[in-house]
Amino acid sequence: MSDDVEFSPADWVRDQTKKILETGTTEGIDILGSPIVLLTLRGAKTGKLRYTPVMRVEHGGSYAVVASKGGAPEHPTWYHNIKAHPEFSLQDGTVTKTYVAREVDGAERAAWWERAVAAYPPYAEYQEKTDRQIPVFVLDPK
Ligand SMILES: C[C@H](OP(=O)(O)OC[C@@H](O)[C@@H](O)[C@@H](O)Cn1c2nc(=O)[nH]c(=O)c-2cc2ccc(O)cc21)C(=O)N[C@@H](CCC(=O)N[C@@H](CCC(=O)O)C(=O)O)C(=O)O
Repeated sequence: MSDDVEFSPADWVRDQTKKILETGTTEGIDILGSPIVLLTLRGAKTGKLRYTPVMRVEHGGSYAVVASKGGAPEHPTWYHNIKAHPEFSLQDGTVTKTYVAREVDGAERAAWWERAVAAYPPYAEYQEKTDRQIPVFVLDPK
């Protein structure tokens, strides 16, 4: 019996997720012209599977996932989901693979932060907006 996967309670996020599932690809679905990828994360407390779209930041077969939440003072809830269950699937285009996430800091974080801002410039404004350091996870193929 396959786990049913929960959608975001946020309408605009749910709508983009449903479009990816209906069309079978993340192609053509974007935020301000920047592409997105679809994570399927397991809840840290409930264990439920949850669709979580994020911006696409890819380099050499690995991805960065940026827990920005628009520069809000607190991390997105899904930050805790990745910390608790770091192995999960990522869909990019029509391809879905399993990755293992690790939170990065120092020079590695700086290199990925640069790639993230290049892929989606508003990340720089989000970091200006909050004094929490926006977490960056690197996802390596399993
Ligand atoms: C509102 C809350 O959202 P959140 O997890 O804080 O995440 C907020 C947003 O970051 C999330 O909606 C992202 O998908 C928004 N988002 C991006 N968010 C980002 O932070 N970064 C991005 O790059 C990003 C890109 C993006 C692209 C397209 C799109 O449609 C959305 C995008 C939420 O979904 N809550 C659910 C799930 C809560 C949950 O995960 N519960 C866990 C427990 C977690 C815990 O331990 O506290 C569980 O089930 O166990 C609920 O209340 O039912």
